[in-house]
Amino acid sequence: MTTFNDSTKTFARMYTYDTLQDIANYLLERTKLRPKIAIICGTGLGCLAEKLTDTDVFDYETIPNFPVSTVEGHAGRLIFGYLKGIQVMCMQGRFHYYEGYPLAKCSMPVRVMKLVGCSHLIATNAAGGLNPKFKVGDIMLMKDHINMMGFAGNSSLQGPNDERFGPRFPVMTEAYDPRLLDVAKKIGRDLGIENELHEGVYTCLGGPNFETVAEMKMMRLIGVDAIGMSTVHEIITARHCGLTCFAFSLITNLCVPDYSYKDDANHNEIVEIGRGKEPVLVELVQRLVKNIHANLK
Ligand SMILES: O=P(O)(O)O[C@@H]1C[C@H](O)[C@@H](CO)O1
Ligand code: HPA
Repeated sequence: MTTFNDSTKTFARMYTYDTLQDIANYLLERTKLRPKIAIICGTGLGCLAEKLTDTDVFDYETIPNFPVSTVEGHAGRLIFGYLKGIQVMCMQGRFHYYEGYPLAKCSMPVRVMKLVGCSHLIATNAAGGLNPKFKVGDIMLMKDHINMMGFAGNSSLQGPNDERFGPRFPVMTEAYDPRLLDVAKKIGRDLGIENELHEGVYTCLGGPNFETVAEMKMMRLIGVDAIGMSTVHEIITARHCGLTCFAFSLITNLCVPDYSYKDDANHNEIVEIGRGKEPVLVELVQRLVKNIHANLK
């Protein structure tokens, strides 16, 4: 298996189909599980992975050519296991652009999920609530995203396209599966949390700084409901290789476009909000996984 480091300029070229297939094979040779559903745990949302039983756990540093998580609140483990009896694979910790990883590297695990045999991705994140109706602790089901980093010419799909993953110019009009969105809304009603459940548009900024007031104002104007630093490039990579996607944001702080607002975002508080919402988030994801599993072809 080839190895390489972060200083490689032609990064997108290095995670070739064969290299990613090697990573998938490495995992498949070490677990008997064959999950169809993959989950990415956002900041403070690693509790989802803690619910898995009969697990095979891979620390990122033990997987050949895998990056390592450097952010507090991201454990850095790939876990295969059962969520209420259904096989899943779970990234407990993701990779962010601000950690110094190119977007292709941040999203590379999504292609590994595909090569392992997954057909569905559930991505979660912590995000700042820009929509004035949102409160801290609410959940925003992602119905769409605005690819701000893409506007600046930065994409996880940059570089040579390998048709074995997907087409050169993938469509993004139904990036977030409408059926799963409806299922999640119904689960929200069943759980009695419809008042804290919203649908909305997410955007990913490069970070690691939080937004200025002027930036928040601009993003509100263009239709953003929640601001984060992940997920968009993962979903683009996932849709490119044909995964069905569902994603939600936990609103961990408010983005208030007002110079007199003093309650600034704070990473430690963001991690804590995630931990505090564990029961409802776990229930939502478990029920969603059950529904996806029941509808697998
Ligand atoms: O991995 P996610 O998108 O959940 O992480 C968010 C964005 C930053 O990494 C961090 C800020 O506290 O949380
Ligand atoms: N902005 C960007 N990313 C975030 C935020 C925010 O306010 N909260 C959690 N992740």
